[in-house]
Amino acid sequence: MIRIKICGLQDIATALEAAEAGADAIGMVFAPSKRQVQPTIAREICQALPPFVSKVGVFVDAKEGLVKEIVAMCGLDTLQFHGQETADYCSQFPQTVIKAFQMKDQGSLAKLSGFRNYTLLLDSYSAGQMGGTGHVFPWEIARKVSQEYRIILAGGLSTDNVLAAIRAVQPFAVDVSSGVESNGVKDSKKIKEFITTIRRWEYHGSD
Ligand SMILES: O=C(O)c1ccccc1NCC(=O)[C@H](O)[C@H](O)COP(=O)(O)O
Repeated sequence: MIRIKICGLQDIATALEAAEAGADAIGMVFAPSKRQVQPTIAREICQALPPFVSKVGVFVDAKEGLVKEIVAMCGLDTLQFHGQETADYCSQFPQTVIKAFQMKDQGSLAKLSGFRNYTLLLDSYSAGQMGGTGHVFPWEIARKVSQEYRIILAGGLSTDNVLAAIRAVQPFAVDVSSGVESNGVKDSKKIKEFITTIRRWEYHGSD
């Protein structure tokens, strides 16, 4: 079963709707972004979520003390690092770690080898943007490594292309942000459609 992460949640109601629709993980962005959430709000989201839904904090080159403070405050169980964080940096946290990499071309794969023990999120490269770009990258790059690493496929996914992406890459999980938004705001209907499309295909084998 493909795990599904919905990223960039900023309010309790939409996070609960995503969980109710069957999301396995909810991402909250603590880095500078139009989706950045204040830790006080993230804490309320985490407290409201039902059990067995992962609470993922997204960071970009944050000071370790700040990450630990936010983890303690919100009760995050998973950390997603989107910057130049090293394997040593990642290994100091007892939480589950996802290391994100931006895929520009085949050369981007060279950076992965130091992170064999981690789940890797493969995202699109876009100059000056660390995530949430809404752009797709060439999936054949991800396919090359999805047998060797536990891969979360991200970057420009939506209801329209997610099944093709899953067939092409065979990832452990998929991650979506822009593709379930309307006018830059998370859209519960789109979130539900995204999740239902994947589950229907898994259970009935139809698009
Ligand atoms: O979403 C952001 O604004 C963001 C900003 C800085 C670092 C990471 C960010 N998002 C991380 C995610 O996991 C996104 O879901 C992922 O990049 C895919 O986004 P999209 O292409 O919009 O589906």
